[in-house]
Amino acid sequence: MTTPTTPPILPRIQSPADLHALSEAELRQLAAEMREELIGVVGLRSAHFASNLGVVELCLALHLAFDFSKDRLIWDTGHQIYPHKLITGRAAQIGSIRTKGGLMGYPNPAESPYDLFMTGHAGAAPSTALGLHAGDLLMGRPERYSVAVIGDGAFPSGIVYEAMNNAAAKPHGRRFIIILNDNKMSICPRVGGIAYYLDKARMAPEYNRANKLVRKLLPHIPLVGDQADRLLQQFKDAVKASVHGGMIFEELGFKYIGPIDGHDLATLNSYLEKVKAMDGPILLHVLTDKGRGFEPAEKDPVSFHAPAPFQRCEEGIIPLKSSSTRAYTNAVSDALFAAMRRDPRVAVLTAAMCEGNKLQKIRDAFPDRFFDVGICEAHAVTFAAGMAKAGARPVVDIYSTFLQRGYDHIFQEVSLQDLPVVFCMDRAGLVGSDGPTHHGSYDLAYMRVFPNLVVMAPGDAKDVAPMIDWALAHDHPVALRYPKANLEEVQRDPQPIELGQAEVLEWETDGMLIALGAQVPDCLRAAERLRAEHGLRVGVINARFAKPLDTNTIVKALDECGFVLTVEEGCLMGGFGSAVLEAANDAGRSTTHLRRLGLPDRFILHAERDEQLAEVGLDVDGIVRSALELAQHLGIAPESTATDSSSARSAG
Ligand SMILES: Cc1ncc(C[n+]2csc(CCOP(=O)(O)OP(=O)(O)O)c2C)c(N)n1
Ligand SMILES: CC(=O)[C@@H](O)[C@H](O)COP(=O)(O)O
Ligand SMILES: [Mg+2]
Repeated sequence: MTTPTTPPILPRIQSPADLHALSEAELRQLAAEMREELIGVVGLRSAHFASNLGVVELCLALHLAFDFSKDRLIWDTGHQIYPHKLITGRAAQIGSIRTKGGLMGYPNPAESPYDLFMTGHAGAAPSTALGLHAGDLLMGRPERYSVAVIGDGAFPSGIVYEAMNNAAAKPHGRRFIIILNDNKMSICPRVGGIAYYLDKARMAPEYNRANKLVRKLLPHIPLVGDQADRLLQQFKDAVKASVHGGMIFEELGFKYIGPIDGHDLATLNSYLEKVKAMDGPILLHVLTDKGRGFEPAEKDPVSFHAPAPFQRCEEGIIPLKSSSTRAYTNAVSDALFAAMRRDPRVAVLTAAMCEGNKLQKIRDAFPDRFFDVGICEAHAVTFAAGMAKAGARPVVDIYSTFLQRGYDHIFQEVSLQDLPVVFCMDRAGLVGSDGPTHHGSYDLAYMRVFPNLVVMAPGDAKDVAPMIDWALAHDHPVALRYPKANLEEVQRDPQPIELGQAEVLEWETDGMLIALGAQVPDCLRAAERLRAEHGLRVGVINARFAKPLDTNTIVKALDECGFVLTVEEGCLMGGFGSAVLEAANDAGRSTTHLRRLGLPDRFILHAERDEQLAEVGLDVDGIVRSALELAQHLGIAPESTATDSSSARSAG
């Protein structure tokens, strides 16, 4: 990477309009400065990195060719939005990205009119951009272009083809442009038939060159044996590739252009100008390098997708933070690995999140039973249903937020057929700096409505493997949720997992905390504080199941305890606490002494996970506060102790 020697340009770029005054050399300098800023960000904290390095030139070229104060630009997923933020008036704040109160790591319309949608899920950009164009036509703004930039990893998502199908029905596809940013990578190397096809299209220019050469040379070379076979095969491949390049897209009604070099500003500019003059829909295939301009990231784009913070040094990088703690994700992966060794029917599916779900060991040890289906969550669920019907034991290992993409298939192909598919719903609850697009807030509410489906959550480390084993032995669908958090262990001899059975950890009668999932250890700490600081004897139940509920234990708590507080890291509406309320109502019990603690009916912005938990009252302080307020309200604790709690604030 070159270090600029002339006065910096980036601070002068207050809006994309300022780019037009720059010479080609100045634009190149700006690109280098932008990359320096990106490196600065990962020196501070974990952030999306390699994808951002890869789109610097593309971002500049797009803002030069279009006027996105009027035209429309949607970056698919949005994790590669940093260069766009840098040139749309937010360069000075880039150091705050992904922190509480700072810039969001994804597009955010609250930050800038250049960010049209808040996004973080992959694949939706073409549909959104097409909708914008249709809306603009309807509202009398036919001159506006609509541009979707989508990566090759996201490109196989089914919704992309739904958009393309619709775009071919003109006129709303007329000024609609899809830029396919092909860097040969998803988070890990992209997989599947579309990847093969893009590889072929990628090769077309080279084959074209080879084709020409072969045509020129053939008549002059006396060829025999292997040599002749090889050259003839090359010739055939050349013809095939030159015909194939982008043909699928043409057949779908798109004008396919490319592939072109996505790091050459002049090439990008000239193609974008051409594309603007054409009648769409258009697919411009752009080749970029993930990690471009920073050698370690170019060499290892997987590790540099969203690396832990690091600083540069002569040898490459120095990691600034090493994490040695084990997370729920690791424990689940280990338990799955053990189950796969025992049972040849067990298969593990991921929708392009092998690294995030820590499945590398499984991928390498069991290549025949590991399926990366790409960013195609709906397919993953349905494919798992097919496998289960055939007798296998598929596990869909998936982030809670991304499983939302497969919702209808959970209903129709899994629950309705009562098939033994196991859903490992990772990142359930608050995820920290990714923010509202990635929180796993809704799975309890959206999963517990389905007949046949069991919904459970480990209360600590000791619950994880037994729950996985139990789920795999159960002949019906099971969903298991766990957060993006380090494991904790409650010192006890855990009771075995039994369908719909909670585990009573401490039975006390002033109050009862019924926790579902990883808040169990915090509830024990809160109970301890309530006793030590406020003289309240409060018990704790590890609920384990959101469905079926342990109704007997819940009703007993309602009957015997002064108050009952449910605790869950999921949306309050329709979640575990709601299920407890329903159970109480069904059992004819009063619920005046029952309260629910969970995620409120609003989006929780990006921040550290601990900050988010504190914000919604799901940390120890918050649990103590909620329990105390309830106890005081019911006259179980004297009012005067209300202010004793150092943290007394109103609970989420
Ligand atoms: C629906 C959905 N599934 C999974 C993800 C996780 N994810 C984020 S970026 C990414 C890779 C995207 O690859 P690509 O679109 O090619 O972008 P690149 O990072 O290569 O620029 C994945 C799998 C997501 N954001 N949304
Ligand atoms: C952009 C995207 O969706 C992923 O890169 C996501 O940020 C990964 O989150 P984790 O860091 O929790 O794996
Ligand atoms: Mg990619």
